[in-house]
Amino acid sequence: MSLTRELIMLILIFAEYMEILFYKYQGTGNDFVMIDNRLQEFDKNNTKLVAKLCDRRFGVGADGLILLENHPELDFKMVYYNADGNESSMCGNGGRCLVAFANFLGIIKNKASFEAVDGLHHAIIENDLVKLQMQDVVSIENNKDYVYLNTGSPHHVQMENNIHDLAIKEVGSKIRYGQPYNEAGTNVNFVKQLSENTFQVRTYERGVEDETLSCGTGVTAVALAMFETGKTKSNLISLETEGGKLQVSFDKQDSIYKNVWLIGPATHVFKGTISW
Ligand SMILES: N[C@@H](CCC[C@H](N)C(=O)O)C(=O)O
Repeated sequence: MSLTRELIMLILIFAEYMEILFYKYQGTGNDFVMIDNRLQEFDKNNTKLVAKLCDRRFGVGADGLILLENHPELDFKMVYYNADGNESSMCGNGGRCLVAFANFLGIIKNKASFEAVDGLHHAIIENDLVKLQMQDVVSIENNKDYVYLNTGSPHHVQMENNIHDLAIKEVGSKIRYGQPYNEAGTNVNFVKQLSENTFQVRTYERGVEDETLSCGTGVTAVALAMFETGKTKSNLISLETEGGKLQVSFDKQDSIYKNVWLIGPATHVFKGTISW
């Protein structure tokens, strides 16, 4: 066997056993595959690989996949993919889980500053909760039957008294693909008011194309929408999702929502390796 053929054989054998070390995290049931990509080893344009890792039967199973990468000035960078394998807009629960992951890796202690697709974020870990500062929200579209706003990701918010029995996947997908959102789509949140400052939320997520147990940018959108439409006077809102409880606090100054914080638990579930 020539040296070149031996080398090719070795590469093929090695390729058979390429392994990815991953960690699984969840924040109120919104679950993520986390990969430490500080050495830039992950194949970032491999949509099929990301989708397979997120597949609940053929892979690890998750609502999304997140890469933790180096940043020249900040603690780290967040790269977020939806379960369909495509890179997407901001993920609030994912951001909170990534802060917990960075703490586990020893990159940060109880404070973090990082870059995500929608810009700079600050975060604090306090009493087992991860508090993530979200972007200011300047524009809220208050329509007759729904509110539309972008909290890092686009969100349609509508009240629904029959929230328990609602077929979220069916009704949500019609709104997500319908007018005025079309192919680019939106996430869809159904909301029921439980008290002055407590709301139940169920979310259909774009890119998962199904209901998820919780959505961080979604509950943030709900909190701001409920204040904007006068359903609450409180600037500290409790959100009850299918996967647990979150809180959102904010200040409204001159019609701009500032100092917006998403607060909740973020938990390490397990770690493992995948061969491909
Ligand atoms: N689960 C997320 C939202 C993730 C992005 C969303 N699926 C989209 O594509 O807009 C969250 O916690 O915010």
